[in-house]
Amino acid sequence: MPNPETHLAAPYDALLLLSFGGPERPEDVVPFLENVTRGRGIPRERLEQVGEHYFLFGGKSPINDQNKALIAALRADFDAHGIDLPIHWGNRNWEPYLDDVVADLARAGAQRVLCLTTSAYSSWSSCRQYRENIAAALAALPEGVEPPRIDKVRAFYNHPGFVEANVDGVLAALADLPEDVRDQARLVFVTHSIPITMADASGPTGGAYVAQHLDVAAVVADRVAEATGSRRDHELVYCSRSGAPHIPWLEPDVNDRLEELAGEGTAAVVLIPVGFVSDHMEVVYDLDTEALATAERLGLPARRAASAGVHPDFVAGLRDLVLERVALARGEDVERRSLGGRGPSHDGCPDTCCVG
Ligand SMILES: CC1=C(CCC(=O)O)c2cc3nc(cc4[nH]c(cc5[nH]c(cc1n2)c(C)c5CCC(=O)O)c(CCC(=O)O)c4C)C(CCC(=O)O)=C3C
Ligand SMILES: [Fe+2]
Repeated sequence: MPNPETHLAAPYDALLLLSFGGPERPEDVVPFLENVTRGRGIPRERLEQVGEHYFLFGGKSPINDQNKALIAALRADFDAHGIDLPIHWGNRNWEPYLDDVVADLARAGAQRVLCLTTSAYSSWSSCRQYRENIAAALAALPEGVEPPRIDKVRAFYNHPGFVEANVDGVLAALADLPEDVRDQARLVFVTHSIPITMADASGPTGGAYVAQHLDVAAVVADRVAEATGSRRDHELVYCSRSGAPHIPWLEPDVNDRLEELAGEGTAAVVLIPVGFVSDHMEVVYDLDTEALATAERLGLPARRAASAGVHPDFVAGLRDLVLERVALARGEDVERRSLGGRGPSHDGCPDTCCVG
């Protein structure tokens, strides 16, 4: 642990990157899916399909390597700014497991840990479930080991660093489209579908998940219009629907919407995975493999914008969010940066926030 008297991120002893986790090899795929879906009522048929997505990529999800790259980029950025905060990594569904890293931190004497999740929005899946995972990891600590206090960085979907990284991704995708359709290309923002009941219950007063996505999509579309000198239509669609067929999830599905858009004579589309922070399986399978194949079949020119990943603006934005929280923990005044119409998200969630 760094010296609590002198180090620049005090009172925090460590940063914990908390993510979803993914399989590393074919033997991991079924146990990983069992971890993800335990008690969630996902039909066997859907699980077999999703297993095939992983097997198509050799049984290995890109997500773990992407998290390692993010940690390396954060380490380099922190070092360049004199921030001597150790960075640890734990996952909900695969090694390294959150429970193990929390136990290691507690045994090493960490008293206060700042947690950053690889999820930018509010909902049970993207926020509260991670908070429940943290509570469970603390509850599982062996007797006699003092539990650290773990604070979670606020939802960062509208932080300028995340926004700028997404804008750059859209600009690069537009530049890659044939010149004659570039100016008319429609901006199709994509996020993970969730059950409508979950969406309705998201955030402190409900409805936050969709409202946050619509807000950031409008900001990105404005920035792209400024940068290119042409205003393009934009909308929000969904991918990766799961669950039982009779339970309503957010729609339209990206593939269905591409059919409609092609039918309406849309010139081209850019798919923007704004709901995700890196190009993990939902992006490389659901968008690159499936949705781009749909567009191809329809003769609709389409490109997929890169997600934030390790874009330098995103990494710098995460540093800004960490320093913001450090300042708040010290009782100092600090600017809480955000773009769009909703303002910075809350730091601590009320009890009723994002209930399933
Ligand atoms: C909102 C949201 C995010 C974004 C926020 C965040 O990033 O946290 C997200 C991310 C991810 N989801 C992922 C993988 C999976 N999600 C599943 C299932 C589900 N996701 C849900 C929601 C979300 N999921 C929900 C409501 C379910 C139904 C089960 C339940 O009610 O809990 C299933 C089970 C099979 C299936 O049914 O699809 C898998 C395998 C991976 C890893 C990718 C990789 O390996 O590269 C990542 C990053
Ligand atoms: Fe998921």
